[in-house]
Amino acid sequence: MWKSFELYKHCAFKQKLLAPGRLFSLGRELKQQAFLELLDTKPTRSDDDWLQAKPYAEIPGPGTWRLLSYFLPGGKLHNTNLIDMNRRMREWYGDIYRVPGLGKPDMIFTYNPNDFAVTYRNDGVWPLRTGLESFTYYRIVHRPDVFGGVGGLVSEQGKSWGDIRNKVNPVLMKVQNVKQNLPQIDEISKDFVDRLESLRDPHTHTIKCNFQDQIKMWAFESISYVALNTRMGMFTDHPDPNAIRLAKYMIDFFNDSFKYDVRPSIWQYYQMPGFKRFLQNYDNITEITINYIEAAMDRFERDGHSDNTCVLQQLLALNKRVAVAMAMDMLMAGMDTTSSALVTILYNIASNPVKQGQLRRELFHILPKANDSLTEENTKNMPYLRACIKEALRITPITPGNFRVTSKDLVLSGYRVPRGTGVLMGVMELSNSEEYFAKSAEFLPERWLKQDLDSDIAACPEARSRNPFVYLPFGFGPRTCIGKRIAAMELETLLVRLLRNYRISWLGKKPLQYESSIILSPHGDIRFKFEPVVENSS
Ligand code: HEM
Repeated sequence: MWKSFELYKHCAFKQKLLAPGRLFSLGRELKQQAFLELLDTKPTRSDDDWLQAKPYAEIPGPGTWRLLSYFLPGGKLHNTNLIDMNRRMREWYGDIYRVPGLGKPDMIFTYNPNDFAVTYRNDGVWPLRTGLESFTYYRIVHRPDVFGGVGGLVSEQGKSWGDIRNKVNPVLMKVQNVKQNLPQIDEISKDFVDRLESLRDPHTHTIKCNFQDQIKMWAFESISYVALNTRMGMFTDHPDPNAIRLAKYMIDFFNDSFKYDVRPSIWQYYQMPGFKRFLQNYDNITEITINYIEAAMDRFERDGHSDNTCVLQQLLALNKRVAVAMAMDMLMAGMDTTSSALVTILYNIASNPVKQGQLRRELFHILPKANDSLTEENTKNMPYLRACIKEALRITPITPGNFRVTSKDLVLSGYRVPRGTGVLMGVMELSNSEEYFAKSAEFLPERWLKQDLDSDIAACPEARSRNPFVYLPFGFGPRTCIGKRIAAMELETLLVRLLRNYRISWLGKKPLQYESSIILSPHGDIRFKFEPVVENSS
């Protein structure tokens, strides 16, 4: 018994909760059932599987000092990005390794799909995914006056997460509810294409500005429409100045969150000036979001009751505080993710002209005339486009690893892993491995097709893994991405418009490069060529 108790000393969760002098801990979350149970450090299992498993302490991995030495100047991992860091650690330690939490829960990195299955299947109804602690701190500790204890989906855990999620699931996940936004999302995509055309050099077919920045504005305009029922006018000559500020604050938020939530930081003990500026940035986002929501509420009241109530109206009907937190979550979680995905998908299609030609044939069926509108009806049947999206996100899932904190004692890869430990599931490594996807280096949308589409588009499902856990670009289970249907609609709409109008090729000197922060973001030399498509040709 004592021996097994020793194992639990490794549970950094407990250490964290007891750390002296910490300005903010998971104390609030302790009120929640799941975390209360985690504090009880006695093992809950005595079955054979558990008893025969190897002790937690035997999981390979660096100790605290060795880990720190890797990151110091001259260290083996100094200045490496997250992806390279994980790859090298996997080479050194194998398919499962343990990284000390340094004040956070220890983290297990696993590249074994059986571990993914065990982790997800033991998630329960309230899966734990901690991470953005600054988010929780801001809402719960710093601005209770605004949020009144509502942390929102990204930060809540346990029952309070479940209560919000149950309420907002029908609003954001129901297909019909999402699809009611299609006409406006299509308008936004048309405006984007008009904007692109105005920036396009008709001789070189290149655009005279940073494409990635433009795509971020498209993602911002689209998600703002869904979350705030407001057109920001980012592609007009005079966008709303508050919208420009909000978009900038969002970009800063993303960068700062990586600094304070992912990298080691001491803000929980001492708030340095940079962190105070980060809180100010949160305040700015909150203030502008609330102003937009209040303006929308006035509009709803003026315009009277409508049967087709929009997402924001439905969220407001639940509770104004939930609506504010959810709108902010949507803006924060739905801008960089969707824009990075769009560039990734476009890059893969642009680099594969034969597949692009096949795709365009499908798009000509959907939009015989370029200016036709996209409707629920004509977007129902786009199997090749959907396969291209899936395939690009297989090669580069925007979130290359999925994360959970275990709420039960688990056996992973033959080791005992106590509840309260972080588990990072390295899904991108598996979705790019020959073991699970034949010809894994190739862009092969056909692997996702259910049936042949044409004489020259043969379905190839045997090139796809039968294991559902090796391809999860939107996560899994009750805590899966709540915006996945919205993201899919936005991506499909703009891709139809772009590829229906232009033959697109990649001009970058190297393959598309990424920087890894909270997500993978394309960066560096991002240049495409946009040649207008001759009508009725592919
Ligand atoms: C291609 C674009 C996107 C990708 C690849 C993506 C991916 C993800 C992933 C992997 C998760 C974690 C799921 C899990 O732990 O099982 C997540 C969570 C989340 N996503 Fe997305 N996402 C995208 C777009 C969006 C959009 C447009 C929204 C806005 C509605 C959004 C809102 C959220 C929220 C609020 C969560 C937290 C859900 C919760 O904890 O209950 N995402 N996303």
